[in-house]
Amino acid sequence: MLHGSPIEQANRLFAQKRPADGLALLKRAAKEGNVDALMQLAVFDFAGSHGARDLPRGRKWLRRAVEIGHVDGALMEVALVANGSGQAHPDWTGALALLRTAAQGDPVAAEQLELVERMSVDGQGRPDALPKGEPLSKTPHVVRYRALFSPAECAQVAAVAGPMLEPSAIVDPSTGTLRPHPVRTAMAAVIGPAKESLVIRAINHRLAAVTGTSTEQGEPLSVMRYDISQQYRMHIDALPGTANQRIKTAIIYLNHGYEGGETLFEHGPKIAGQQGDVIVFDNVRSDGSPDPLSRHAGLPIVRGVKWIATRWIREADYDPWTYRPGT
Ligand SMILES: O=C(O)CCC(=O)C(=O)O
Ligand SMILES: [Fe+2]
Repeated sequence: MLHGSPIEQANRLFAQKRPADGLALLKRAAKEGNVDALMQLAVFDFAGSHGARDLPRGRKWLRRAVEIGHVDGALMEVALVANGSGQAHPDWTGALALLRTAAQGDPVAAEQLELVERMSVDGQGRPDALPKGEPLSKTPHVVRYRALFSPAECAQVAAVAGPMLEPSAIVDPSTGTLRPHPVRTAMAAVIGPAKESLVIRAINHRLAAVTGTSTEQGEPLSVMRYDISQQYRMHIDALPGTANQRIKTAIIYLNHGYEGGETLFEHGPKIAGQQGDVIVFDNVRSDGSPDPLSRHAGLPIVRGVKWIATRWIREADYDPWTYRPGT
C-alpha cells in the first residue's frame, strides 16, 4: 500500500535504496502536473542527486513547475537564466523579463525588482561606473571602496543568506566528511547559483569590476554572521595545493554598529568596515604562490552582531555547481 504525497513515497523508496523506483514515481507524478514532484526532479538534476548533474534537464522540470505557478521555482528560474545555468549563455535581459512577470504576483520578486531597477547597470547587469578605490596598504595590497553597496543591497544579501546559515564547517580531507571549522567560529551560508537572484548577480558583477576579474572567477558569495566572541582567527585565504588558486578576496561589510570584529592584517591595516564598504586584497605573490603577508583575521565580536559577505576569487573560471566548503 502506498500512502503519503509523491515526495514522501519517493523518499521511502530512496531510503529503501530503490532510487530507480523513487525517480519513476516522481516522474509519474510530474507528468500529472504535481508541482512538488517537478521541483524535486529539478533539484535532483541540479544537485546531481540520484544520477549525474544535468542542468538543461533540470531547467525543463523547473519550467513546467513555474508554468503551473510555483513561486520559489520562478525565482530560481530567474537566477539560472541570469547566470546561464543549463543554457548556452547568461541572459540578464531574459531574466529581468521573468522577474517582472514574477513580481506581479510575488512580493519577494517585487522587492528584488525594485532593488535592481535602482541600480545603475548595463544590459548584462554590470555596473555603469565604478568609484575609485582608496589604497589602505601596499604590502599586503589592500584597497577599500566606501559605500559600494547601499543599505538595502546589504540587507538583501543578509536576508537571502539568513535562512541558510549554518555553523561554519569544512570538508576534512582525510575522511571527506564535514567537521567544525578549526579557525572560524561563525554562522555561514553560501549563495549558490540557484539562489543567485538578479540582486546577488549584480553584486557579484560589481565585485568582479572592482577586483578587475571576471564574474566567472568568483566562488559563490559566502555570507558570515559573527555573534559575540565569535571570530575568524589569523589565516590566509589561499588554499593549499589547489590548481585554481584564490588570488583575491573581496569582503563586503553588511552592517556596522558592533564592537570589536575589525578585520586585522597581521602586517597591515586594521579595518572597521562601515555598512556597504568593501575591501579587496591579494592572496598570492606575483609568482602566484600564497602570500604569507596576506594573513588576516576577523577579530572577536565584543558587542552586537557582525555580518559580512566574502567573494573568494580564483585565478581562472570556477564552476559554482561544484562548490564544496573549504576546498
Ligand atoms: O571577518 C572578517 O573581517 C574577515 C573575514 C575573512 O577573513 C574572510 O572572509 O576570508
Ligand atoms: Fe579571510
